[in-house]
Amino acid sequence: MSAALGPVVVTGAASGIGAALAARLTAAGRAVIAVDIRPVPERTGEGAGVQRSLVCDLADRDSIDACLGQIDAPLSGLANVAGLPGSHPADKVLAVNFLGLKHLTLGLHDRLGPGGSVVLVSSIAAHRCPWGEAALESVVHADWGHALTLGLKDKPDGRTAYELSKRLVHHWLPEATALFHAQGVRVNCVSPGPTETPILPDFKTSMGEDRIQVAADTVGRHAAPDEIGAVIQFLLSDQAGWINGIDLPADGGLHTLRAAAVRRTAYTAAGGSAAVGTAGR
Ligand SMILES: NC(=O)c1ccc[n+]([C@@H]2O[C@H](COP(=O)([O-])OP(=O)(O)OC[C@H]3O[C@@H](n4cnc5c(N)ncnc54)[C@H](O)[C@@H]3O)[C@@H](O)[C@H]2O)c1
Repeated sequence: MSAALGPVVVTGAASGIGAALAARLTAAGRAVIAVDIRPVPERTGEGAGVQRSLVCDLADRDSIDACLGQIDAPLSGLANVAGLPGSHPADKVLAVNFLGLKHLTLGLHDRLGPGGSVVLVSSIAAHRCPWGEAALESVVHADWGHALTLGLKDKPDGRTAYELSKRLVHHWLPEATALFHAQGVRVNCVSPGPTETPILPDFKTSMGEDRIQVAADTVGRHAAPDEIGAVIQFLLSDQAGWINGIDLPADGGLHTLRAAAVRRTAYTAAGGSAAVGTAGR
């Protein structure tokens, strides 16, 4: 990749998935610019740490603009990992998880060149958002202030705002892909299922302990942050050079396993055998 010499911007690098990703990238010899509301240890000498830590509030346009002023071209990648759970106020959740992500990504558009890669982090929770295409479209195309007004018009609680914010990331993906495609940069999305990070207790509060437990019961456990970091690292790499414009659910098979269970239950209720793997033999 021609942009390979440039650093990768990683938002949310102070904790959880973003920290795991930053550690992976630096271990692989790639320079990382951390963007987070909290400072991230910078590398000194041969030690661990990111090349540069920029403290930025992704809920605040001015803070993002000030941060953009400190990032030089060329970059080889951008991973938008930072996020707030639904235990926070709805306006902050919408701002950090979608508006700030979009503003930063568009602001770095001209600093990524051919061979570059952008990853947006959403969530499997996006699919619980009931908003229709037209309503999503109106928010995605609005400026920051208007988008916030539209997103808050039904007075969503934090959880509803979280699901909407993540759905908006999915909805924006095609437009972002087309925009960056023109300059040879790929854009993909990663949607994690429950992952063992400091955010998980907040999810248990805002989404319900039962829902999170069902996920662990179905799959066997929650993801480790490094497992999600590995997926993002792959999408940032040349190995993923022909993958563009997709949402990759990283849920350990949760969605498919639950669908299989529902299908099996329906088959049994209809008088079929409950045995797995015997159909058609
Ligand atoms: N952990 C999960 O179960 C899970 C599941 C699905 C999706 N996700 C998504 O993965 C991403 C990473 O989450 P995580 O689990 O690593 O959580 P985390 O809390 O460990 O990390 C989130 C990071 O975002 C940063 N951040 C929060 N508000 C910010 C702001 N205003 N400005 C700048 N940075 C800010 C935090 O400082 C932190 O470093 C989030 O987008 C989250 O929605 C997580």
